[in-house]
Amino acid sequence: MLDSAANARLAPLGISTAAQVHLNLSPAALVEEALRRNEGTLTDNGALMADTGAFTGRSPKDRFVVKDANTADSVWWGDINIPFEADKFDQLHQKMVKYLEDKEIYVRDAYAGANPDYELKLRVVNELAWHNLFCYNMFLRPTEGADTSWTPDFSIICAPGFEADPAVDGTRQKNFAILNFTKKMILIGGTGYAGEMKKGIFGVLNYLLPHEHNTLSMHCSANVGEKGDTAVFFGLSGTGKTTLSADPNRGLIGDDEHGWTPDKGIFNFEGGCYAKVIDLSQEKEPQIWDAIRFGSIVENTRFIEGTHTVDYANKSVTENTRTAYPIHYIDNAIEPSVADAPKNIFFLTADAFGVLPPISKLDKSHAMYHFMSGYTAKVAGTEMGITEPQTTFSACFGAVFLPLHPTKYAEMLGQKMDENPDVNVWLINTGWTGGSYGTGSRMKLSYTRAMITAALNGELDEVEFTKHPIFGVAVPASVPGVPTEILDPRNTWSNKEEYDQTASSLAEKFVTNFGKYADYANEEILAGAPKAQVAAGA
Ligand SMILES: Nc1ncnc2c1ncn2[C@@H]1O[C@H](COP(=O)(O)OP(=O)(O)O)[C@@H](O)[C@H]1O
Ligand SMILES: C=C(OP(=O)(O)O)C(=O)O
Ligand SMILES: [Mn+2]
Repeated sequence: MLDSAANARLAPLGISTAAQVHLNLSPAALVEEALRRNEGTLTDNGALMADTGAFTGRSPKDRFVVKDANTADSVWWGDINIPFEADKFDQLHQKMVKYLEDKEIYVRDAYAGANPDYELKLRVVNELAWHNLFCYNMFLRPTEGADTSWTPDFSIICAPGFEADPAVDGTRQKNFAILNFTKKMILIGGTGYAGEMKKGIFGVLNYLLPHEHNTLSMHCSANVGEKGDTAVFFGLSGTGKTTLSADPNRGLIGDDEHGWTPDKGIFNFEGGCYAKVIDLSQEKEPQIWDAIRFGSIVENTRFIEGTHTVDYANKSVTENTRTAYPIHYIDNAIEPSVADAPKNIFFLTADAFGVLPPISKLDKSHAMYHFMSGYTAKVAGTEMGITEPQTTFSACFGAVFLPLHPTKYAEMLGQKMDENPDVNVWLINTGWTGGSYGTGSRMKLSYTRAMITAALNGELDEVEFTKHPIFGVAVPASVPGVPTEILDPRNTWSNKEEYDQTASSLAEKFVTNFGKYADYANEEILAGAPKAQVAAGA
């Protein structure tokens, strides 16, 4: 039998029995629980180290959205939002409840959305104590003593040890993450990757905010300068959102998910950061380094042999090693995490072809074109022996998280740009220079930081710009603190012809990809397209 506090929270989720319910435990209590249950180990900096199991990243092919009367016409169905039957959802839900019946469970009241007008009240049910700590860190924490016995706007049940039977449950394989907008519930099973929970709620807000609140949701990080000037950094995974938003000279608003309201500026959805720690160094990323301490989690890392010191260079589990910490573990984080409408918008791309300039300025056409394109390149793990970069076009720099058609978000961004005509839009290549992946090298983080700082401080206002011959974006002639010769990517290639060919072939990929939006594209957006044919025929 559950006590009344637990029962009030769990009965609406169909849960009436559990071995024990741990409700809203403190971080220290959750760390103790995780250690007691052998879910993890303590590192010598005080963080809890845990493994996510077979899944060390999200599994987009196993992410479903329940298709019913509520969503049939509003959600954009296709290879991203994979439809799931409502009956099958209910069946899985019941099975999960049954699975949890004899388990200790960790329940948490939290919320998402740092602007009270857009707050989403959450309830999370976890099989794992460390997952519940992840939710404490990553979602917003109710104020001390607040009554959180609310009816949630959305709930998550996350049971990594529960596996679906694809033959009867309607899943693709044993793991799944399913969003149900009618039941207001997310079910996650068969995977221990904690990011599924935060990205699940991101998916929910990506539906509700544009659809019901005329608010643009964005896969971006954000920070703000002393003068209140906000910057947002859009980018797919690994392009630098988290790293570049942690800037000792600017207040951190958030590292991954934000909303832009019709009148009140931007707000973070989350209460924490989820930073990659592969090859993390104190010298290059001091703020993230210092955030790894008691209360933080490190995922899928290993110790230096014979010590409890994390070996950030160790990729034996995955390249996607992570840390999750509450946002105030970053010194100059701003709470509540809200700020004015952005003055500068950065699109981050990790271009493995070494073609795009490390910094360029976009007019509205180029901005809309690049936003719809969402180009980056994923580089496969070197241990697989793959040397070819994998080109990715992910609309709005986050297509996998968007329940609505990408044009909905793009239209809203276009409207915001019209309403804020002074906003600057920059394209930053945090990827390769001096040749493609394999021949060139990754852009130095210190240079990328210097370029962003210069853009933010207005130091590029008086600089001369030239148009990139193929992409048409405006490339500055100089940037303080950055060697001039790297600003034009062609300079950095020893073989210029090869650069031109690679650039043309990337331009063609852009054009081919944009074919998807033929119905939507208008003259203004197409003016931002690269000159693929011209270059190819030259
Ligand atoms: N020039 C660069 N700009 C940004 N990040 C870089 C750069 N060079 C290397 N990196 C590394 O790339 C990774 C970027 O990851 P992260 O900031 O977590 O991306 P995101 O938050 O967009 O998923 C970090 O591990 C960072 O150290
Ligand atoms: C948590 C994630 O976000 P990002 O890599 O963009 O930080 C993810 O994509 O799993
Ligand atoms: Mn990130």
